[in-house]
Amino acid sequence: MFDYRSLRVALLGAGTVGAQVARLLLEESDELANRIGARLELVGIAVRDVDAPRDVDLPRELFTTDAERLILGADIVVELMGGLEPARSLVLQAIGSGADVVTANKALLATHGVEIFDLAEQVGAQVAYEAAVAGAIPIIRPLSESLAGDRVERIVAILNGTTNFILDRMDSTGETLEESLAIATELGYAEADPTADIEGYDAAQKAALLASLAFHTTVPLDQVHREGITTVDAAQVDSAKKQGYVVKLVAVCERVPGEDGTERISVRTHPALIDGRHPLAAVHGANNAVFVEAAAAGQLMFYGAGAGGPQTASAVLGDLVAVARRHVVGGPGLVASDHAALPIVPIGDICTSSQITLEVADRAGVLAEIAGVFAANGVSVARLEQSTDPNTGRATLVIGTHAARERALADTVAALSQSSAVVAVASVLRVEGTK
Ligand SMILES: NC(=O)C1=CN([C@@H]2O[C@H](COP(=O)(O)OP(=O)(O)OC[C@H]3O[C@@H](n4cnc5c(N)ncnc54)[C@H](O)[C@@H]3O)[C@@H](O)[C@H]2O)C=CC1
Ligand SMILES: N[C@@H](CC=O)C(=O)O
Ligand code: NA
Repeated sequence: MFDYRSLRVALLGAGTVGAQVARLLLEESDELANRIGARLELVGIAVRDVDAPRDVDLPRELFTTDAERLILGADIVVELMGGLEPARSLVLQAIGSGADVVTANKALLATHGVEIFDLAEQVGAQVAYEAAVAGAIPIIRPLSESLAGDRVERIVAILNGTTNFILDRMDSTGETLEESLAIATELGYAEADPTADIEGYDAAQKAALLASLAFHTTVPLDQVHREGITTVDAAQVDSAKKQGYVVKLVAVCERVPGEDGTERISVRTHPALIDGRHPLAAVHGANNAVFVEAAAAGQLMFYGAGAGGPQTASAVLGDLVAVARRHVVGGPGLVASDHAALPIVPIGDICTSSQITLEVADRAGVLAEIAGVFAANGVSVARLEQSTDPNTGRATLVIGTHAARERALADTVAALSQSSAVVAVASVLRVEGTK
């Protein structure tokens, strides 16, 4: 074996992902050294509890609870603790002391990315985060390097494995959200606080990171419109299926030119109906997919495991090898490209198509009343289907709209819920992926 120089790697966290990264670093040590031209020496692993049970058998002497001390003298710090603090302070400390950083922490980067990337640029350090978006799927590097010469128009993506797993199981097994979330947590897909998954925070953080890269614009997290899946119930999933749709939690990042032609973008995450024939409809379990439309490249789809320990560790190792190679061959790291600084359009101002399901009274004049509400708000109806339950006599109307401004749609739904013709607004879901 060639006598390579060593690069000191400090690992912060040995949970679902960290333990797999440690395992691969130890098991693949020789092969990685050959690929890099330097040996990655795992100098320690910071954890909360040194004696906590772990899925992977790792040498006990590597563990410490003193993360700050572990970082001192490291060439590369791999942050897999999650959360904002102490992750932020430790990452800043690592960069400040001359180390490069690899992280899977989208919450950290979407919240404190500007501070972290600015410091890295000042000191010439690298921050790599392929694992932070869509787990094992290569998407950060494709957007920042492979598509750097193209113009990304739109991204529609499934970015959260846990919610995709849950919606899929609600569809295929009829399980409740709570039942399938418990399984996703057991399998290591969910965040430490799964509210981040089911309320859409995790997908919103990832959408902010993708949109920043795609549109060369810093996207603050508080400007990403976010809705989770807690409002989605089995009836909606079932009814979507009958109409040839699937319900998915999607992230949409798109250019929405202003009326005067100004460049603007929209970044949002919410449940949506996806046409059963769209490639995103076939994304099952904890898989993710990123559907990119670029001016020259056309349509591209990146697909694979969006969560899971070994899968996410693959992306972390890829970053580690890339970062370590620069120690060997030199050269600058990637610099954030945010020169476009495009304005982000508030959700009320964008146009979307929706499907509205209403429980209505089965009497004369109902259709006219409902059509009147749509017309009064300037929302154009594209499709309307009525069915009547012979047992209850209650009629259901499923109304598909043409693209309409979100604000007008919200006013329409509010007026419908006040209308005497409407017994209940059963569901309002945007239709995405069809443009
Ligand atoms: N689990 C997954 O499938 C994926 C996770 N990620 C991200 O990877 C990161 C790690 O996720 P998991 O491995 O699932 O988390 P986890 O909760 O399983 O593991 C966290 C580890 O960090 C340690 N830790 C946490 N806070 C600490 C502190 N204050 N001091 C010392 N040690 C501390 C814990 O002891 C544990 O070893 C997160 O940022 C997560 O969002 C990204 C993609 C997929
Ligand atoms: N909790 C996340 C893990 C990966 O980022 C998910 O479910 O996608
Ligand atoms: Na990725």
